[in-house]
Amino acid sequence: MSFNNKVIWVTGASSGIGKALAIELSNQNAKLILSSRNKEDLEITKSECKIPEDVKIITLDYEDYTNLKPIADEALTFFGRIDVLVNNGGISQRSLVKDTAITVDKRIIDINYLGVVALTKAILPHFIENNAGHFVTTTSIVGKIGTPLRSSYAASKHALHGFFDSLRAEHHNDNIAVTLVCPGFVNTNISKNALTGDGSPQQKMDKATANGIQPERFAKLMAKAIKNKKEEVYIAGAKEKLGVYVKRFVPKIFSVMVRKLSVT
Ligand SMILES: NC(=O)c1ccc[n+]([C@@H]2O[C@H](COP(=O)([O-])OP(=O)(O)OC[C@H]3O[C@@H](n4cnc5c(N)ncnc54)[C@H](O)[C@@H]3O)[C@@H](O)[C@H]2O)c1
Repeated sequence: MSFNNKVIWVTGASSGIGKALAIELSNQNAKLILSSRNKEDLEITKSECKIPEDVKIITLDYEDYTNLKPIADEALTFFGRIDVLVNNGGISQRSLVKDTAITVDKRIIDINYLGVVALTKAILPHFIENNAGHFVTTTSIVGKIGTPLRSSYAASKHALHGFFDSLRAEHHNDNIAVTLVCPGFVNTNISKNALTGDGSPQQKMDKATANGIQPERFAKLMAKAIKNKKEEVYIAGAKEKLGVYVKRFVPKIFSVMVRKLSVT
């Protein structure tokens, strides 16, 4: 698959992975629809794209998941079709289970899971009608394993795997593809924006995040995975990938490994 003239809707496009992916896809001649909550930041991403005239902007808030259908309907009018929906926007967590208010757990699930599900359902009839379409979702390595300080974040990302594996099976005959992209540490603002137990952002760059893959490099690898219609891909450092395979094949050893990770 080439991105030439494909219409790709990328959420979370105002920063980090989504912004880098938008620029990468635009360099590969895709037509883009960019979303996140902040119009000004999206305008900056648009201005850095190869052909800004081929980029449309529409704001959305995943947390307001019951109101995403009219936004999707409007997005469909921009180019008359959508070929790929990249559900990338999301929020992380840095708090122990015992310190996390249930309202914070709910907020993370609403944004990372229900918001993504709602936007997917809003576009699904269009893909079915066209007998073509591609859902790409940014989950996480913690969509495959659970680590300290990320209980609801890990749960939200695990939930996405269950949802999209089912959707892939249901719509295989409609020529609808699903790609689940699982990042390890990527050097973005994710840890600064991560919610603490009382719902306030951590406002701190974690060392592992700062040392993570650069978003531009990540975006190139993600674009390749999308192009190849990979079902599931881990774009991560060796240690994070190892965690996934140890959990899969020797889960008891993973349990011992993961409890050694810092809980502060
Ligand atoms: N950076 C990492 O180390 C890492 C690791 C694993 C997974 N991820 C995932 O990658 C994706 C992108 O994150 P990032 O690293 O670029 O971080 P980031 O904080 O730079 O970007 C997050 C994006 O999501 C958007 N967003 C947040 N809440 C939203 C909401 N309620 N509605 C709509 N958009 C919202 C933000 O505006 C921003 O554009 C997320 O899904 C995140 O969980 C990141």
